[in-house]
Amino acid sequence: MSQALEFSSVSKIFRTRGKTVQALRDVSFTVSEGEVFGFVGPNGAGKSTTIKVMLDVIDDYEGEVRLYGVSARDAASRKGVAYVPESPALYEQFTPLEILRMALDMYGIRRDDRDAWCMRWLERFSVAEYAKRAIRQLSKGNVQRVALAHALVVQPRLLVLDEPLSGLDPVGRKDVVEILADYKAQGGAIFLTSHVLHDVERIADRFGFIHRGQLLTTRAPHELVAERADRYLVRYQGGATLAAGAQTVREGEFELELAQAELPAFIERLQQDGGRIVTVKPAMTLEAVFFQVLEGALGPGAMSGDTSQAAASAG
Ligand SMILES: Nc1ncnc2c1ncn2[C@@H]1O[C@H](COP(=O)(O)OP(=O)(O)OP(=O)(O)O)[C@@H](O)[C@H]1O
Repeated sequence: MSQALEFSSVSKIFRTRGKTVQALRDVSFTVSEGEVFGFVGPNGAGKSTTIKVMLDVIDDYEGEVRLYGVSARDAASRKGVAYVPESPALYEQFTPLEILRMALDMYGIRRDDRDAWCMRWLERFSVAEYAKRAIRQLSKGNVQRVALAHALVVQPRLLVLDEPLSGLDPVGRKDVVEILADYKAQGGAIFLTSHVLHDVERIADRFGFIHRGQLLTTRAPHELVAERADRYLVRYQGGATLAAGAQTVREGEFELELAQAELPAFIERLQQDGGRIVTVKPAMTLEAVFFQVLEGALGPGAMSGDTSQAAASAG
């Protein structure tokens, strides 16, 4: 599979008023076509700097960044790349329909069904009813939806999203997760940042944990959890009498935490008793693993207090 995005040993130091901040330290990762890569880290970890480097907003860095094999320093690398910032600033006086038309013009995309195509994307993001109202009359969440429609209307090959779900209500989050999954299924690549592990877990195939400019790990969420899990949550039906310590989930269905070594014997006894397994999943949450990874890399207490790079370089 060819690489949509490739960071090789990227380092970036900001120097302002005699103060030095290392925003990125030797960061390397790749994102393949058809892959969703989630970039997670606390405030000041280096997420925005990573996006700025990939979009060539920052160009004085060390290392190499390539988009579809072309250096990020070359404007041609951004062909077919769409970006949605965390708080998108769309022209307030224009309407969503005009904004989507402008996106097509900007990307040099001509379509006979231009307005129908734009309306289709506004419909997908549930903002078609506002198609002809000025942006300034829309709520923050609806502006966010228009911005996402504006990015997808051009059918980008790489989509760069800064906190894509942050301003959305639960229905909006679910809609966007589904739309992004469709886009990915069609071969699109996504690089997205988030503070919220649960969101990343829902969308991303793999994710990177960044902290103080350092990429601590890149893994699939389930891999990371499974690697560290030696205890499992077993949900089962029937056979209630055989499991001390089981919690009732609903009538006839129970949940029990077991060590990995205890699993085979439990399953055998359950089957003998006429019960059946519903699910088996690691008892460890992604969030717990996240803190383990950080503490493992940086030592206990690394997550307490100010986690910004400025604090790190001052300390
Ligand atoms: N223009 C700049 N000049 C000086 N320091 C900067 C500049 N931009 C970012 N930094 C510093 O670089 C580090 C990384 O910042 P960055 O904005 O990339 O973090 P982030 O992960 O996006 O944070 P957040 O989640 O809060 O948006 C921080 O310590 C920040 O203060």
